[in-house]
Amino acid sequence: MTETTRLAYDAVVIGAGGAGLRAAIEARLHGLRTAIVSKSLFGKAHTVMAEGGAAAALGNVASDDDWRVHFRDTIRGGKFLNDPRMAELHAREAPDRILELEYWGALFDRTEDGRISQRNFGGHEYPRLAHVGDRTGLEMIRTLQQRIVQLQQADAAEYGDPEAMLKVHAETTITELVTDNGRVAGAFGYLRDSGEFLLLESPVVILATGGIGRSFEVTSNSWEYTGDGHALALRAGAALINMEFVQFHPTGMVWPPSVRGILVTESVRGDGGVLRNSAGKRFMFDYVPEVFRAQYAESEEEADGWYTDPRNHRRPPELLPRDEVARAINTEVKEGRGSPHGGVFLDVSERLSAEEITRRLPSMYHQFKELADVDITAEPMEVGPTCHYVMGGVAVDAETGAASVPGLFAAGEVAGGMHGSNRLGGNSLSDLLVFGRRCGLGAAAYLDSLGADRPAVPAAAVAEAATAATAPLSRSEGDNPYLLHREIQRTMNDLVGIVRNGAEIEQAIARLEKLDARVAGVRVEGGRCYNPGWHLALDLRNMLLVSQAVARCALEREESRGGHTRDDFPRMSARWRRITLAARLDGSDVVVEHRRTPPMRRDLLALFERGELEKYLTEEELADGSPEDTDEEEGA
Ligand SMILES: Cc1cc2nc3c(=O)[nH]c(=O)nc-3n(C[C@H](O)[C@H](O)[C@H](O)COP(=O)(O)OP(=O)(O)OC[C@H]3O[C@@H](n4cnc5c(N)ncnc54)[C@H](O)[C@@H]3O)c2cc1C
Repeated sequence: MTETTRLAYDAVVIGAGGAGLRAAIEARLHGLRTAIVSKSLFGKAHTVMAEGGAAAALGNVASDDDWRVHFRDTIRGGKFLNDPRMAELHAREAPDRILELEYWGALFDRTEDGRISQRNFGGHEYPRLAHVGDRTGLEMIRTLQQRIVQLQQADAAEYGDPEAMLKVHAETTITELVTDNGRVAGAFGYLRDSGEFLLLESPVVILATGGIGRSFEVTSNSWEYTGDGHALALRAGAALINMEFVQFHPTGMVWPPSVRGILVTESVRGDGGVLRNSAGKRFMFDYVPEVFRAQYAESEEEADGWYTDPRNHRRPPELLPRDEVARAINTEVKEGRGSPHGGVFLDVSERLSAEEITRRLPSMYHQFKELADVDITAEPMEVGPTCHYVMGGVAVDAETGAASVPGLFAAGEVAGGMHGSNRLGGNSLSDLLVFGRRCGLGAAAYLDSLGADRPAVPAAAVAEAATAATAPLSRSEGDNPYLLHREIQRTMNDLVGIVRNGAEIEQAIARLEKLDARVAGVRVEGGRCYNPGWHLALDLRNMLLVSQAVARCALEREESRGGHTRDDFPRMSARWRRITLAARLDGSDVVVEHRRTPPMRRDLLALFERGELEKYLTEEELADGSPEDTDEEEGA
């Protein structure tokens, strides 16, 4: 039997991105002895890669902006499937969280009168994204880490040990959650360099593990986004909601092949970039859907006027929500009007000078120069859709981030509900801060409620987790994990990608089922000491489980909405809006339940014109004036 180091905490936060760090800070501020666990190096999380900014209705650039407008934009972007309470809390609290970050040392770009500058982004009515050039996530993580070091210095002074209250376990991967009679009791994992095992005993686990993008072949996500938190939650007994909604960002690099999928920030379009097809046509005017027609320009002249005079012009269609732009690009390429390498052209040099481009979009300038030998100050980029973000995640209580399993919490990309069927750009960074903090508070309240009645780690659980982790190393035969990974990625990309249909999703489900036994029998050579093949083998079962959840929910939802497009059910249905799909594990099978989409309070509903509500709500709901009083959930 292999040795396992055991450590005890009040709270374990899995993930060191924006959500995890903000949750850990709050937990520590409330007196919880807290561990932060990160699969990658400390400081290397998705959040670091965020370019465009964090959305918050500060009203610094457009004084008419306030939380209500932000709420409305978020609900429109999510096509009315969002948990309205989460969207409300997010819109109300985001400005305070950004100001708090500034107070902790974040150096945002400034307006001429010295306030935090805000930029335009798709789906946001006003310039709303607080940013630091196109490196906002880096500044966010730098600031949160600095705050953690500050707290550790205070602990060093008080307890003689900087890690007395807040300890970071970097390059440590959690493979199992441990429960005791249904309550969270801890987390089990391994150190990536040595392969040693670690058991973190804790009555609270906060999942902040980010997304699932590595299950798709073309993605902006980096190696660690294998859906671990989603899978850990499922296996612990929690439900995942909205898993059919996967966001394909419209603009990833398409060339050269080695960089396919790497993100081209939406700021390029926010700062004036236009999309053209191979005939030079600015094609987005042809793709403005009925629900958005009133808010978007109908001619190039009107769209161009918006950049200098937004009060008297409607927005350019390049700034439609991401799902709309991604589908439009997909259609242009499919119908033969794409660029030489299977994308379309994105040109910002038409509007901005070379000096402005290198100042406002420095990372993009270097990315294209170094990776593709394209000078974006003088020539267009070639771009196409890339799997970017998952709207689906752990079903949580809006106020506290608590999942249905006692002691389990989730925040950030791993949590579901906030973004409905489609997330607006910039809304993730602010989501991390708002709900990261709320999770820390929720965890502190839960711990108080436990008193001395803390769960204990069952003796057999550790041995079982260790045996499961070492199994791929001890087999004499089995598939290579890299080949299995490729099969999962191809299946998801080709059959459950940007445009789906029932027959293809069924094929995907059949293929994933066949992969089940092969993934369970995967074989890896070598030992536990830094062995990437072994790490991937352990990630595979998470990717497979999450892919099954995505595919099963995608098959169940017979409509098109946000990040879920079915060409056999191309329309959005008011009946389906009332249904939120929840995936659960029944034995080893993923099952899908219908839940009622949380109703919106009357005062929030009143923020929308009736004409707009008619596009989303059922006649019954409209007649009522509020969906609150409509029937309970519809049957499957
Ligand atoms: C290129 C790019 C640009 C983006 N730009 C923007 C933007 O401008 N604005 C915006 O709002 N959003 C943006 N997004 C989205 C946003 O960055 C992410 O949704 C967000 O950062 C997710 O934060 P998180 O805290 O939930 O998780 P992450 O920042 O993804 O962090 C997850 C953490 O969990 C750890 N982890 C995962 N699994 C395990 C495990 N099993 N054990 C231990 N640790 C684990 C990882 O190592 C990491 O530390 C962008 C995303 C990308 C990829």
